[in-house]
Amino acid sequence: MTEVLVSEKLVVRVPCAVIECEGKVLAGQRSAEMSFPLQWEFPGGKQENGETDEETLIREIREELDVEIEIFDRLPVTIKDQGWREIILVPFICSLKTRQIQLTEHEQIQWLTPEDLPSLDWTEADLEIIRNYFTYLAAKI
Ligand SMILES: Nc1nc2c([nH]c(=O)n2[C@H]2C[C@H](O)[C@@H](COP(=O)(O)OP(=O)(O)OP(=O)(O)O)O2)c(=O)[nH]1
Repeated sequence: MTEVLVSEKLVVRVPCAVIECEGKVLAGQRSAEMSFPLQWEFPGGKQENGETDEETLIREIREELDVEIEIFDRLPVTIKDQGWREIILVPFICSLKTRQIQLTEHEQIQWLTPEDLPSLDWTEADLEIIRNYFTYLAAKI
């Protein structure tokens, strides 16, 4: 795990996936036992030593959803300052290379149209990711 102490603060890098499929986007609900319990997130996880962002994401998505993804774009980095720790979220736009999702960590997943994304209770940092995703979609039109 790449955790660096900067001025007494832990910095954690977390690549995460905005997975698109047939006009919808995958949202994952964190389990009740995790930090940010039952809040919604883009699947992903903490980077390990020596990994690129992309390698982390592909590994985490295999571990959490048991599927293969293709990464084709990225969104701006979003920083969540928790006081004692800084989480650097690195969001990528992805598609699915395999379809059979099997959950190993999340409570549940939902496929939502982009306009329905804000209806869920996202972690705070993810609200910024969603805003940046809307900007990304608007630029594509
Ligand atoms: N994967 C992912 N993590 C997110 C998002 N938004 C957000 O605040 N996080 C936070 C939750 C976790 O604290 C951290 C990701 O670490 P993780 O996926 O290994 O989760 P964890 O429960 O094991 O981590 P921890 O908080 O217990 O240290 O980033 C998101 O959209 N995706």
